[in-house]
Amino acid sequence: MKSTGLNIVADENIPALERLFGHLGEIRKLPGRTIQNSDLQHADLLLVRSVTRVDQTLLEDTPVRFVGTATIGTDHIDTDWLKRNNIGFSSAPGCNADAVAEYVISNLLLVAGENDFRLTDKVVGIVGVGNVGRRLQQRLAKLGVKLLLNDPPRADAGEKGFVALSQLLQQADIICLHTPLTKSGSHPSFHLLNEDNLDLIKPGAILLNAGRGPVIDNKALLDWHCKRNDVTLLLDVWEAEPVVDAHLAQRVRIGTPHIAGYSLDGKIRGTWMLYRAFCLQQNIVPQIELSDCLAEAGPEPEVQLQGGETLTDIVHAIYQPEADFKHFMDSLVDAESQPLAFDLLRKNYPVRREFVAAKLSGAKPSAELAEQLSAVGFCLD
Ligand SMILES: NC(=O)c1ccc[n+]([C@@H]2O[C@H](COP(=O)([O-])OP(=O)(O)OC[C@H]3O[C@@H](n4cnc5c(N)ncnc54)[C@H](O)[C@@H]3O)[C@@H](O)[C@H]2O)c1
Ligand SMILES: O=C(O)[C@H](O)[C@H](O)COP(=O)(O)O
Repeated sequence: MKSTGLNIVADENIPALERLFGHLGEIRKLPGRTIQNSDLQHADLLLVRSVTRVDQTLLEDTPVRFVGTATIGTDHIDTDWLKRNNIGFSSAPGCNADAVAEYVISNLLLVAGENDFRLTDKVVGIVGVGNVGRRLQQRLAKLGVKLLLNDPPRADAGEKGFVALSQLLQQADIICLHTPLTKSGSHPSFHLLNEDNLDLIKPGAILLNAGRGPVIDNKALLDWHCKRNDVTLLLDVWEAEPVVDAHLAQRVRIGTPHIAGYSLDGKIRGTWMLYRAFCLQQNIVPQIELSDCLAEAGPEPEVQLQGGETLTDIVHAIYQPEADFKHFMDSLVDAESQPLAFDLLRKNYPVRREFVAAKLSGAKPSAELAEQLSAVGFCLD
């Protein structure tokens, strides 16, 4: 493959494309859901997000030699086929893990405030303790929250400290799902929560899914929740995206259109990881640093402390899920346009920065608050 003058086809929703790939060739941007084989007849390089199914049908008889997905998840990619056909591949592991952890913390603080409990009085169960789950684990542990962890692949590898899913479902007050979507292997996650085990969940628990929609059998969840509305549902992902089951959506406390990982920092990091992987594969010296791209991402959010703020106030000054929830619920009103509206909410998602980018000024936080802020990822100088 040539090192310059490449033909690049890319999902139009990948940020910093020109900045990172512009010097390597010509970029043709297309809506991710419609990229098809005929679009790739002259493409050397294909850059996608999670909505493009990358398989034999898409790539056969095209000159594509490298595929990058600017996402953590890879369930939309037939990686075996790519390997068999000697096509280079990179995903962006961990790119938006901080964003998801922050989404979760923000949601949990919202529900805690509404129901007058402290996270430190609850047991949080994390299912899938990889890049996302680990960051959540670290932040919650630093806050002093008790944790239960479930990750059979890591347990199989001899790591300690995990419990069975059934134990976690029975004992956790808050359950957070962060597994990849898999349908084969030793521990498939498809319909991991289903009609056989949903009832193990404690009365009054909170169930959050920011992994992939089909990890919960959504039909079973809807039926079960009609009898168990004591459980608070927080759903960022849906089984048949972009189609959302409106009946299920009506039952959630917070529902969002698969944006848990949508910090600008996380998205740009994803593009940059592909750039770096591609350069490495092609023996090209990368010319652009992640920090260059982030510096151009726009102003860092400022939070002027007056004194007396709580952790929740400051977290919600950076990310409050309520606005996303409102737009999401509005998008359900017309069933016919709902799938398109789901995609548009994602395409036009407002700039959201990670906690680490926030500039805190004004009144000095108490030592206790400073510790909590630093635990969840704020940078205090
Ligand atoms: N909602 C969003 O915006 C968003 C953003 C980022 C990632 N995701 C999803 O979250 C998933 C997890 O991301 P990650 O970066 O932590 O991935 P990762 O690969 O780093 O970690 C996944 C962890 O899940 C574990 N796991 C696999 N199968 C399991 C099972 N059946 N039960 C319990 N644990 C299991 C793995 O051993 C691993 O430790 C991604 O694959 C992606 O689908 C969603
Ligand atoms: O897998 C991921 O990284 C996330 O689910 C990511 O937020 C997906 O975003 P999309 O590619 O659908 O824009």
